[in-house]
Amino acid sequence: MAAVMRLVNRSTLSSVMGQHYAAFSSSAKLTAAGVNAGHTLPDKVKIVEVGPRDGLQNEKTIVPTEAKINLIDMLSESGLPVIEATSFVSPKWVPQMADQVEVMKGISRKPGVSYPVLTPNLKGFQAAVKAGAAEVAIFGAASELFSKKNINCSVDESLQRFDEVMKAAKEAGVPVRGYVSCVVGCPYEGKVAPEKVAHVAKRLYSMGCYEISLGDTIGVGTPGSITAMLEAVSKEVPVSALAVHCHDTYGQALANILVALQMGISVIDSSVAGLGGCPYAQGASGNVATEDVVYMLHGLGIQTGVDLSKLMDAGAFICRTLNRKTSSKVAQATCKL
Ligand SMILES: CC(C)(COP(=O)([O-])OP(=O)([O-])OC[C@H]1O[C@@H](n2cnc3c(N)ncnc32)[C@H](O)[C@@H]1OP(=O)([O-])[O-])[C@@H](O)C(=O)NCCC(=O)NCCSC(=O)C[C@@](C)(O)CC(=O)[O-]
Repeated sequence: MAAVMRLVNRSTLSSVMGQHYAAFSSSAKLTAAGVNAGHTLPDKVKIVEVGPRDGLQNEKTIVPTEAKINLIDMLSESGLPVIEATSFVSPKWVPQMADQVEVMKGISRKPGVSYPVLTPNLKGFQAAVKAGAAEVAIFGAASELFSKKNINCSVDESLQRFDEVMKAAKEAGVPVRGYVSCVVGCPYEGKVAPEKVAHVAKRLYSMGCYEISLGDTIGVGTPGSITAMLEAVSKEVPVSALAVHCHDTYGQALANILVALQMGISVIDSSVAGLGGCPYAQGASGNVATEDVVYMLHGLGIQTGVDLSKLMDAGAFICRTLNRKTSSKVAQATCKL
């Protein structure tokens, strides 16, 4: 497996990322239908904070468990309604998440806050429930090669595995969120057709996922390509059950989120301090920073329930721990570093 992962070396990756620039900057123009989709902006948005999981999973140096717990507790205090805490994946694949049980046991769960975890298969689901997870997420992809590199199976095989997880989750009364990765582009296959995304999203929704998070894993989307993708997906899954998960590699994330809001989506994934990246999508930068999303939403008069100052304290804490500058423009501007 390590050999498969090594297939895409650094130089290939940088050339692939270069091609993305050419391929994706010329994507479809924003259509009038997309901008004026007949929706007004939502009054309220649910932010799904993915920093402790998506943000940290790619860190090379193992982050102390105590720091992860402290980060999650600080995020809970900021008023975020959902904090993705960790993942129950193989420690051989993602060593940074190997302390998932300790993290789940160590956090102070705030009433009203949900702490979902990633579960790629039944083994992960069972371990998650044993560790006290009350909500899980399954994660598929719209691209065959990404699926293979990320979870070592084809898209169809992954859906079979997820079916098993869904059955067990239904029996246990555990709600399941579904992710679709590479909704615009794939680091190995290039552009991804909106219809492929719609197909996987529909399958996850039909299985019983209560929400489908659409991941621009390598952050190549623009308002044009995101609109085209959302138009296709929303024919198969109600907009009220959709979320967007935008990485900010090309600096398009906030614009893409705005387009999603205009199309009626009111669930946004983001990562404190803009941490993150997928270990199987190297070269891609972190998620859009939660601080920047909150700032934009509040500026639009949209409620989030998040205290921006407390959120920035959490961002400053994790940046100090990682000895890293924040990627949040808002934190940089307000010197909460
Ligand atoms: C899915 C597997 C496990 C398949 O990995 P595999 O090697 O095909 O699994 P297997 O069933 O053949 O088992 C091999 C070994 O893994 C163990 N194993 C099997 N399952 C588990 C489990 N759940 N937890 C712990 N251990 C597990 C199993 O017990 C066995 O152990 P061994 O006998 O060798 O000691 C592997 O590929 C994996 O862990 N992948 C990690 C994927 C990952 O975490 N990627 C990052 C998250 S996705 C993402 O970031 C994108 C997202 C969601 O943010 C959205 C976006 O931005 O697009």
